[in-house]
Amino acid sequence: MANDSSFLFSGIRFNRKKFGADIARFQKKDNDTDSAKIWSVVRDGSAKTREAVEEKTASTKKRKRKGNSSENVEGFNVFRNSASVAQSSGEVQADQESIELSKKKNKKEQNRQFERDAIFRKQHNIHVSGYNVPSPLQSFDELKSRYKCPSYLLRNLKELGFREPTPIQRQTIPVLLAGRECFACAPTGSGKTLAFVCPMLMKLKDPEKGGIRAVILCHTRELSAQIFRECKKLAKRKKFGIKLMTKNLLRNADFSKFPCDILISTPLRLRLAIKKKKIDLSRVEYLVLDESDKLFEPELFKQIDSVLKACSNPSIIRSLFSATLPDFVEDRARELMHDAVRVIVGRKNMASETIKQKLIFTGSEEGKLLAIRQSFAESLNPPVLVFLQSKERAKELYGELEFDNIRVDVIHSDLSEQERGNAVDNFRAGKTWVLIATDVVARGMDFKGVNCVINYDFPDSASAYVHRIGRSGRAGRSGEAITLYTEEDIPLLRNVANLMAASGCEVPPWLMELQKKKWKKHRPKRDSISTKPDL
Ligand SMILES: Nc1ncnc2c1ncn2[C@@H]1O[C@H](COP(=O)(O)OP(=O)(O)OP(=O)(O)O)[C@@H](O)[C@H]1O
Repeated sequence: MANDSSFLFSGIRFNRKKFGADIARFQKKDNDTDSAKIWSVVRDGSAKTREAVEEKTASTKKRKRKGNSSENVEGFNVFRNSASVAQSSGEVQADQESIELSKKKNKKEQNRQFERDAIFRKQHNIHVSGYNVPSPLQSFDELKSRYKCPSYLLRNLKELGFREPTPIQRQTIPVLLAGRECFACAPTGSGKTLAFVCPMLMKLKDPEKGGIRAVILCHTRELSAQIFRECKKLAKRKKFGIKLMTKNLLRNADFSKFPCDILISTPLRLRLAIKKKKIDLSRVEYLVLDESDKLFEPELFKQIDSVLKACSNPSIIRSLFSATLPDFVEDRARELMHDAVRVIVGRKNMASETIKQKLIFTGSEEGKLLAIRQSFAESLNPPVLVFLQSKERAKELYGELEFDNIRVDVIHSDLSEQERGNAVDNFRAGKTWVLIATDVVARGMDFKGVNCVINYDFPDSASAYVHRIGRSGRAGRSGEAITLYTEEDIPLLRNVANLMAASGCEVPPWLMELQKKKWKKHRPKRDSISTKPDL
């Protein structure tokens, strides 16, 4: 053993002269059970020891190759090492026991946390599915204690008056901060924008000049402009490069030249930038599809597809948000995402419970015009949003109401970008009391305090109904929705009645006895609204 160049002890220098007596004392111990202990411990295969042994071997071989002159001193080392090995075998034993113990303790604590989470989610009507879903947020303060949220963001949340996270924020913020992909469905007006912007800012940490790191897609310019504004508000005091893909930016910008951390765009404009090779999305770490079910509709999905391909970063985190999440979108999300977490607040595709909903039969198109004039005369409670099924009809109704001494305006896709922006701004500012609109502003648009939404024309789908009326009753405020209908719409009445009943509205029993009909795109040809004689 004395000359044994065992790898356990190699490379240790020992002054034999100075410690000769000690060596002699320990020498005879060599042959006792210590060495057997060593080998038994190694043989026992405690991974830790074996790993250390292999490491030692490797480093010894390396040193040997380098002709290391150090002498191995077994006696002293055997004692020290045998003691340390004996110790490590005892340690290993203790380690294993303590590992088992801590595992049991952890398991118990995990189960307790799991139960707490389940109770909390039930209280907030949060339903999750997916592997290992992070605990929901108890408060915004937890952003600091649990995630070290930067102070600028906490200060901005306070200044914006956000006291408590909404249910969707409570769950999706921890999911996204954990680097998980997710698809989320929560009622209209429940704070989904903050739910994806807040974790995005936290994960991006600081502004960088290395290219676009986050992309937020939504289906209309108005909504992308709104999200751009929300991002800027939340990122105040931090100089992130936050860009809105405007026509001008698309035409003239050289994205390689200016700092852009977060890009907000419609799919069409972003796809054009990709096609022109003006933009590099290979570094994008976060991709958000807002109003995702709209983006997955056939006419938009081609554009989305090219964006998804361009965002080639393998560690990208994608998330989908909407108040309606049809099964086909869920299926596609599951194909697209990896190990995604599904978060549903309330029930999928439900109208907001804060909105009082009414159905009014007007008999004919003339009846509709009479009904809306009467409602305005009796109880105009601005701001009011009026939805019609086409831009032609929106223009006709505007032509009828513009001289009715109410501040009315109209918005549709025939207007220029400037005119559409002005219409939205004037409505937001209260200069316009009644905004007549097509579905261009039916989704996502956050007009503070819209008291009433009037479906002048029957919505063409269940999701259109949910999103249109969801322009009112936002952020916990109450709202009202009136849906006018004529003979052509009667086959679909039951569908609306179901949505009304599901969101807690009083529905006359006769309505619930009507036949339910599959709701395809419902845009029947309707008589003209205009009462002006054809000139
Ligand atoms: N934690 C919060 N506390 C109070 N208000 C909030 C909170 N989070 C967001 N809000 C406000 O709620 C309103 C609705 O938010 P947001 O537009 O994000 O809703 P949404 O869920 O995206 O709605 P939609 O489905 O119609 O797009 C906004 O005015 C926003 O400022």
